[in-house]
Amino acid sequence: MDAERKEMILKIEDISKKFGKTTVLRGISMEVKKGEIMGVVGASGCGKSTLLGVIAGMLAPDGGKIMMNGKVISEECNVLAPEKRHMNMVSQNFETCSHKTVYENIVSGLKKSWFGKTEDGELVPEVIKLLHLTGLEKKYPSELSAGQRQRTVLAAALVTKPEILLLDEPLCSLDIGLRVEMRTQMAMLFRRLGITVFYVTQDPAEAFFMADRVVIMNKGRIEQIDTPQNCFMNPKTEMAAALLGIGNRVPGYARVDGGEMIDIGGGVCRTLGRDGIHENDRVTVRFRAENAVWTGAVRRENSFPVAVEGSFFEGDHYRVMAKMGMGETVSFLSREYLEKGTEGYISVDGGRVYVYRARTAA
Ligand SMILES: Nc1ncnc2c1ncn2[C@@H]1O[C@H](COP(=O)(O)OP(=O)(O)OP(=O)(O)O)[C@@H](O)[C@H]1O
Repeated sequence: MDAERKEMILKIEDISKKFGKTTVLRGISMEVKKGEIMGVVGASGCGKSTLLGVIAGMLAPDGGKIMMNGKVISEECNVLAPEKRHMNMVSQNFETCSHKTVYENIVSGLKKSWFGKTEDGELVPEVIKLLHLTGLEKKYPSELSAGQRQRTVLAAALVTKPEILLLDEPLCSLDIGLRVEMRTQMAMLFRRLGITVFYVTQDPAEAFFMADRVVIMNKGRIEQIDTPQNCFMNPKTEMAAALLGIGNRVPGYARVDGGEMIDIGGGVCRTLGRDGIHENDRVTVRFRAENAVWTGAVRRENSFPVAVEGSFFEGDHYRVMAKMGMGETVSFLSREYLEKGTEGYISVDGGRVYVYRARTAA
């Protein structure tokens, strides 16, 4: 999207948050443009929900400042109440009103006025259809599945057309078919309405799909904030790579300055290289299973010997676990089932191998 030309809606400066003695958010800063969809990913407990709570005004930060449309909404004790923020949040512990029907739950937020304005509910029929709630309008929450209740809350948040919508794993209770369909529909709706969205998900693929930019969080900090394409092609830190699911991890030594050639067990691995890596540095290379192919007895470019430990059916292919030269377990995809103990080569796409300086000294 042409976010470059859009105006800024949110500016977050150096936000920190503690619960008791535990620091949960550290130095969080970012600027978000109107209509941007921000995907937030990170391991469980890294502070994603806390960040959303702070943005929504449900939690007061311990330090830092938040500005929305150029006005301070959070600074020290000066925290604007959630209902005055023109935001809506659907948290993981979402709640429906048990004595109201699905329809009544959905329209209940419309009477809330954002800065004196009452929403007219023009989106209600569309959102009911989009979230597959047609036919359930007269039911009460106790008659619904968890996924249907979650969609009711999501619908109630959407119909008010908030300026900023904060969604904490909004599709987690849905089956895979509905999940894929709904994320497509929602991504289109957000863009059509120009709503700015923070979308927390455990699934990097979902963040890539939905978002204009992805915020990769680790232990309360932002590890990387970038477009899905840049996050995918160049995770800036080894932790970002790990959080994006780039699971194969092999230690080695840089052969050259820049790290384009790495000695790993069984051969020399070509990589994308990285600034700041010097010859003989201890490094770690990471690559996706999808970027390594089984070549059997044939040794190709960027090939390494492996011994198969097990093959697991995944539909179109098998995911094979194998040991590399120095005993590291790696995984790759193979069209054929490979017996435990089979020896051969995998060839790794050097344009998809990421190298990082090792975190500790040798
Ligand atoms: N109200 C609270 N009181 C005390 N500690 C809390 C509170 N809320 C969250 N925490 C702690 O803060 C840390 C971050 O929690 P948070 O829910 O923000 O993580 P998360 O990244 O959203 O995790 P998940 O993906 O599992 O939902 C966790 O260690 C959690 O136990």
